Amino acid sequence: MRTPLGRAAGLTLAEDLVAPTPLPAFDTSAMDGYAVAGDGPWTLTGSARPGRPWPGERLENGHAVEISTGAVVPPGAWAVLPVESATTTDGRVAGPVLERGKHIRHTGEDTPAGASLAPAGTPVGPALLGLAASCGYDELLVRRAPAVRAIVTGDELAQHGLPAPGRVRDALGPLLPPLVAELGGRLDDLVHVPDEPVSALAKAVDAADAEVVVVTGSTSVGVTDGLRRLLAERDARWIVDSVASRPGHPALLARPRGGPYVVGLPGNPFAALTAAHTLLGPLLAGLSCRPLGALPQVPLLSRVRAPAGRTRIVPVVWDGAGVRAVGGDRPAFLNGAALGDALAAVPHGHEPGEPVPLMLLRR
Ligand SMILES: Nc1nc2c(c(=O)[nH]1)N[C@H]1C(S)=C(S)[C@@H](COP(=O)(O)OP(=O)(O)OC[C@H]3O[C@@H](n4cnc5c(N)ncnc54)[C@H](O)[C@@H]3O)O[C@H]1N2
Ligand code: MOO
Repeated sequence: MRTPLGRAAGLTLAEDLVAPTPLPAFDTSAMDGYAVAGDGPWTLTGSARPGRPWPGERLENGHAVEISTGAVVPPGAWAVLPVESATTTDGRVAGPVLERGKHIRHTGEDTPAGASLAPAGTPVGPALLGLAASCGYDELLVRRAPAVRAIVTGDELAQHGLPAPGRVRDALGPLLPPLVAELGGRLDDLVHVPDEPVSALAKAVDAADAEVVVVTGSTSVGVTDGLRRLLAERDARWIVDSVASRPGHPALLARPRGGPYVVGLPGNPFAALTAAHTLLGPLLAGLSCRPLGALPQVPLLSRVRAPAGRTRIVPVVWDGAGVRAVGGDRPAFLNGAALGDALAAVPHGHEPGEPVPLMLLRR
């Protein structure tokens, strides 16, 4: 779809962003000073201000015009002499002779017309919007963010204030909308459903008019955890059935026949966050045709033990040449993730200083 620049942030380019004109589009002064031709001193013959075309005449050798940063450089100019290096007396400018082209941004120096500046699949961020505007675009051809419905399950969840005994505050309701947006989706609606009756979850999943349904809680094997049973009843195709990670092992991805993708995030909040980054993020990227780049590999300076056969996921902060574990990363506790710069995937047998893949967190 074609979308005005003001509404394209966070979406994905559906075609290459191509420069329709060279950039800069004209020879531009990079300094406030004097455009000079030939060897100095120079006779001052006029001025060039930004936003106006140059009237046309060529600057003769021995002549100079006062020029502002961003103004069109007159043809014939050899260089721009910064005002700090110039002395002016009686309509004459003196200063060092600069190498040809100094302080001139030449037409097409940043990019020639027709060059591809960003491939289809690039997420539209602030810099890309600015680049598109610099090129003269008013709108972009983008892919719609996949529509997501979130279903937060749990009879024990409270929505406000200090919870009563036996109840816990819903941490995932507030966490999911910005997280889904950060991972490239559009959360159209978020509903809370009780564990009992189990038909409530089925109703909420079946009612979803979305490409992706995220269910939190209910991923385990307890009597109140109905998601796996529901998916079996719906003859779902399993794409991921549990993950060899800690936390987050009950996470799942499946697709009931003719239905949306269902992502099951474990109820423990930090486990849910890690599963969202490892399962939901890649799914949304695929649905938006965003290529998944290789994860950055950075030395983890702390000692973090992962159980045999499992990848441990821990929040980390930048620390000079590497990252350090923050702590506060038990499955139900979001303290480390709230302070972390990234999630690190730590394999069994990792030694301090060895690189680990990182998933970046936005704060
Ligand atoms: N027999 C087994 N039991 C469990 C296993 C297992 O392998 N075998 N895995 C454990 C792990 S690990 C996790 S994680 C949980 C996943 O359980 P569910 O996804 O079914 O989630 P719940 O049982 O509903 O809740 C687990 C835990 O998280 C709290 N919770 C749930 N939703 C929220 C929320 N929105 N905000 C805050 N806290 C939430 C809930 O109160 C529970 O304490 O299963 C283990 N059991
Ligand atoms: O693996 Mo659970 O997902 O530890 O919290």
